[in-house]
Amino acid sequence: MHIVTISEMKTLEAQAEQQYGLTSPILMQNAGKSAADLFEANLLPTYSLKGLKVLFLIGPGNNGGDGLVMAEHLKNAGALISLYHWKEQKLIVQGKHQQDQPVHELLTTQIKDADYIIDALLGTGRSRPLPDDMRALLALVKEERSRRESLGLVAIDLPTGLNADTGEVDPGSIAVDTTITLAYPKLGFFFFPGRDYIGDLEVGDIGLPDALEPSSHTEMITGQQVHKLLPERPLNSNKGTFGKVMLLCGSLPYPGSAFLAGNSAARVGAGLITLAVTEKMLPFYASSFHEATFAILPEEDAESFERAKALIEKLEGYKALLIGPGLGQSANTREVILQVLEHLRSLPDDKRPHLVIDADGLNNLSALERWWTLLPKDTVITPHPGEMGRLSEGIKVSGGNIERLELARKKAQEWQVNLLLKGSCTLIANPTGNTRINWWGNPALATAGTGDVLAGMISGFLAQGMSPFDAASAAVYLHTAAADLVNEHMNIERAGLLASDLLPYIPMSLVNTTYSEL
Ligand SMILES: NC(=O)C1=CN([C@@H]2O[C@H](COP(=O)(O)OP(=O)(O)OC[C@H]3O[C@@H](n4cnc5c(N)ncnc54)[C@H](OP(=O)(O)O)[C@@H]3O)[C@@H](O)[C@H]2O)[C@@H](O)CC1
Ligand SMILES: Nc1ncnc2c1ncn2[C@@H]1O[C@H](COP(=O)(O)OP(=O)(O)O)[C@@H](O)[C@H]1O
Ligand SMILES: [K+]
Repeated sequence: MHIVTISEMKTLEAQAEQQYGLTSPILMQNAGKSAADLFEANLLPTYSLKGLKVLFLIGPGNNGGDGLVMAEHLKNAGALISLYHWKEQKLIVQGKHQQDQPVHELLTTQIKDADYIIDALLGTGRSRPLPDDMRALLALVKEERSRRESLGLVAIDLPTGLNADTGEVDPGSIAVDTTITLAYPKLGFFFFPGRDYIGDLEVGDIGLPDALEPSSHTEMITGQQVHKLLPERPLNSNKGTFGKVMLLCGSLPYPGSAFLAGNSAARVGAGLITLAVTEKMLPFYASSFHEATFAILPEEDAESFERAKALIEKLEGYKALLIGPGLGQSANTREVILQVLEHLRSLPDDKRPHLVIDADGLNNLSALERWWTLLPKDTVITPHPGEMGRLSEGIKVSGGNIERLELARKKAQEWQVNLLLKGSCTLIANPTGNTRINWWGNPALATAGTGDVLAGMISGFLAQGMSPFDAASAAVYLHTAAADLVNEHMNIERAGLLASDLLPYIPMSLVNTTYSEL
């Protein structure tokens, strides 16, 4: 699904009017109806609209207009509607204009009485900091919510005061439970602090014709998209059908990495996993990962030439090669990587395994000038912000703010790689400038080893013939889906997940179509 900026959204709206006669009032009718439908769908089956007290905060522009249309639909379905027109300071309760008492007292009563408050104050047209009286109004709502958790908060298009392009927020903005955004998610939703204000994201249909495509090169990864990308599993298949993955991962201080990554590659369906390990390490892996096969390498103090040669000799027939998780850093290991890269570059496209470089693979490379010129075509690299900083001449890389987007786009083109920049909303940029962002965050994933799982999943998808950009996108989405499944099945929330807990839930994430509508 496209992600749009404010100006891309405005262009679409202008095109809708010019080319299809879809004027702003028509789109607004569609927007309000769609928001009402989504709101009702979310209530069911626990609550119904009959008798539900809903207070709308109405702003002076089209966002307020959307709110009025939505309110009318909810009223017709039996909800008890109050409208507060912020600019006019006018309160209407169930159709009656309230004039007997000072409006602020009446409004406070309405806020205390509401089951839901709908923020239809400002949307994409916010052009300056929020005025004091609007901040004060939102503060009242926030205060009530902190007193009464059952009060539901819903924003139309976006929470008021959030910058839809950058994710910056006004000090008066309040976090909502659900944002019903219109037509497409806005770029600022995917970056902090804005991300924390959105709550559950719903996308309303405003009736734009399918032929009107946004010019945006940024997409939100959706479940529907991922499930279409997943490799087919024909009945007439064998392990050779689903590709072999070789892993150059793990070392004495970090043995678990190769296990986690290799296991994850198998869990997304790759046909055969081979760990390239030294004899010293073999007993550990052989006893913990029964399904793996092994390429035995000389010990780490052997000549780099010998180590690289042993791996290269075994590589024929492999569809994917993962280098890096837990590998350790040393001049010798760097030399091994360089020789393997040289070999890969010398192979024709159809004979070359797809390459993923993660963690210490990247750390070893970042010590070299113009390291990216050493990579074979179509490489996937998967840095976290710290590794990204090391790869980019030591600059500080944000874990979640908007600057990471431009950086990732620029570097994917400059380095000609598929660049997966980790974070809560992980993003993937390809060499042609297309970007995909994962909406789903799960702080339970913030624990050692989960990155190894992700790298393994990407490699497993590559072995099955997915393109690098698709393999990375699918893996990122399913990685968070698997984490959510762990939370659900282990009855945990935001902490306590072990990276190895993800492993049995990866196959479940592949079939779980109910994970999300989006
Ligand atoms: N157009 C379409 O086809 C569709 C649009 N859609 C909907 O429209 C929304 C965008 O509508 P919009 O452009 O009217 O902007 P909106 O966010 O309502 O605010 C503008 C108003 O607020 C005012 N204002 C600005 N900043 C302010 C501030 N800090 N503090 C106080 N006031 C401020 C500004 O007045 P000003 O004082 O600047 O003259 C103006 O009156 C979009 O988010 C979506 O919900 C959907 O219906 C789908 C079709
Ligand atoms: N709050 C979060 N929400 C979603 N994903 C997260 C969050 N924190 C961490 N992750 C994910 O967990 C993984 C951690 O990877 P990484 O930092 O490389 O760890 P390690 O190298 O220890 O495996 C990344 O895929 C990252 O996107
Ligand atoms: K709003």
